[in-house]
Amino acid sequence: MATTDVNTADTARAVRTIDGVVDIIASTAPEIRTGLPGRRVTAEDENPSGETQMAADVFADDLLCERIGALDGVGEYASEERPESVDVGTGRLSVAVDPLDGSSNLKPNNTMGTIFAVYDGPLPAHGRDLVAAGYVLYGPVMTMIVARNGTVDEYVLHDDASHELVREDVSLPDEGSVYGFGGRVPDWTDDFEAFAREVEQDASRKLRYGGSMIGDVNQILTYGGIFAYPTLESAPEGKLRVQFEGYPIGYVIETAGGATSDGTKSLLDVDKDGLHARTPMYVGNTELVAKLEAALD
Ligand SMILES: O=P(O)(O)OC[C@H]1O[C@](O)(COP(=O)(O)O)[C@@H](O)[C@@H]1O
Ligand SMILES: [Mg+2]
Ligand SMILES: [Mg+2]
Repeated sequence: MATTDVNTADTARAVRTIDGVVDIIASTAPEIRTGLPGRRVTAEDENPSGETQMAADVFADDLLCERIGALDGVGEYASEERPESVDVGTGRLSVAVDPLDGSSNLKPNNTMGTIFAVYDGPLPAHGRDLVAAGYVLYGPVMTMIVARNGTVDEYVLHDDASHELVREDVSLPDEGSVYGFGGRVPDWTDDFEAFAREVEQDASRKLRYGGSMIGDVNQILTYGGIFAYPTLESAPEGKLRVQFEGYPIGYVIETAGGATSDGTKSLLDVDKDGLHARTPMYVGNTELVAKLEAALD
């Protein structure tokens, strides 16, 4: 279980700020989506991870920085798209955002998301400092998952910027039926490949992989199973980033009763080695993540 929740964030101001962040994410998502059609092109710069930015990444980041930065109670804002965090106020909470997760899916018009993490403390923060986290999924329907106060809720987002609670206390189904593993197969380690082959052999499971972590993780939250973006031979830390992807998804999945790992321990216990540090990610049903850890041991 994630150990920190709003009850330990200790002030009414913090609770209001967390609610404010959730409201901003919900009300900005329709605008981000509306702004996508003209922004399926690359921007001029690379992001701090050395990846080509899409115009949409920059657009979504600017909108979120301006709005979240104006919220009372937020001290720092950071995103995957800017090298340093920005001091935006005097509050003790920090907000870290992956403005568009899976933006390489823009060209083929596949699914994408927006991830947010609210930490009680300065950035880079630790996974155990999280007080809320969640994501928007831009699918056929816009949905938002929010983990706070020890529970996970699902909302449908409407174009008029309102949001509607559609599922309370979301938890991973016991019998996981899907799996999705990222990275090039020849770049997987032998131990991970052996684990993947074992998962594939189970007739009750099928492959679901779209290449956007949020889309792939939301399938795990819906159907149960396991998602991995593993250690690669060419990249021992994998691809995904701790502050913007690993910690918040770890918080959501563990709050929903699942398990997460970097290969040896919970994603929430990974060291916070710099703002843009990466981590291998394995998330899903407890039994499958335990098998994975045993396989990599
Ligand atoms: O196609 P690749 O290079 O394996 O990467 C896929 C992974 O990269 C990501 O797109 C990285 O996130 P960003 O799009 O936010 O950079 C994940 O959503 C996805 O799991
Ligand atoms: Mg991402
Ligand atoms: Mg991104």
